[in-house]
Amino acid sequence: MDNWIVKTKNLKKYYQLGKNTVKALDGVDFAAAEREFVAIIGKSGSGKSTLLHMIGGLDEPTSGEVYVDGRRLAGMSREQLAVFRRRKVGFVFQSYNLVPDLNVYENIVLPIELDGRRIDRAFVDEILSLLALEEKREALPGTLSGGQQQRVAIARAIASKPAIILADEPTGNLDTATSHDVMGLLKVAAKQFQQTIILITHDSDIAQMADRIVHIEDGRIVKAGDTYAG
Ligand SMILES: Nc1ncnc2c1ncn2[C@@H]1O[C@H](COP(=O)(O)OP(=O)(O)OP(=O)(O)O)[C@@H](O)[C@H]1O
Repeated sequence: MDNWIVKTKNLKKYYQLGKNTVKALDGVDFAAAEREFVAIIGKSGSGKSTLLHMIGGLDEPTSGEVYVDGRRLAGMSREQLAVFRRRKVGFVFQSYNLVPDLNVYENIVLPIELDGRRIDRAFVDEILSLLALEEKREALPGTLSGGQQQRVAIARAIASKPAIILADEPTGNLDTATSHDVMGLLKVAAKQFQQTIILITHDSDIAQMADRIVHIEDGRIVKAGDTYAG
């Protein structure tokens, strides 16, 4: 794959628990192409979240390398890594992590404001409309349904124009129909704004929505799917 935006090389993460070594990741070579939507599927404890955390610079590997958008994460200082996370990565988690006292619009633009960047209002409006949130712009998160709150979390991730969106079980708290709607919107939005999505899921129906499915078992990739050509 030449047009990769994320790449890991022989990535390992070991945890020492007393005499036991837990090999959460045991030599992972993973890549995602620009604008690709990759689903990572695997059983509980297979290493999915660990891999996503390493790619997002939230945790350090025991050994191996992570490259994102041409940068080697291990070569960055703590501050550079914080800037990297703010500018290059959009995170979407199962729990929406919205600020309860801020309305939908304020939640969406908060990371951009914290980063001291100018808010591209036209772009935020476009995202609100794409995610069908225009009517909820002034609403507080507590008054929204789970699906609406997750759409706000997705809007927030997209609004800071990251290169990659890392989503960890984003539909874990949603019913099946809402999950499909939310995933469909995430997919359309990421394609429109040329973002790469790496999504973790237990749910094979949700995984089917991706361009490619990567299977992980016991900290190893057992099936990487067909290389994405698009
Ligand atoms: N901080 C930690 N200390 C010790 N072991 C850990 C730690 N974090 C993760 N592990 C272990 O690493 C392995 C992989 O965990 P990980 O959370 O990546 O799995 P997962 O596939 O995301 O699971 P789930 O689907 O349940 O979220 C598991 O055996 C887990 O117990």
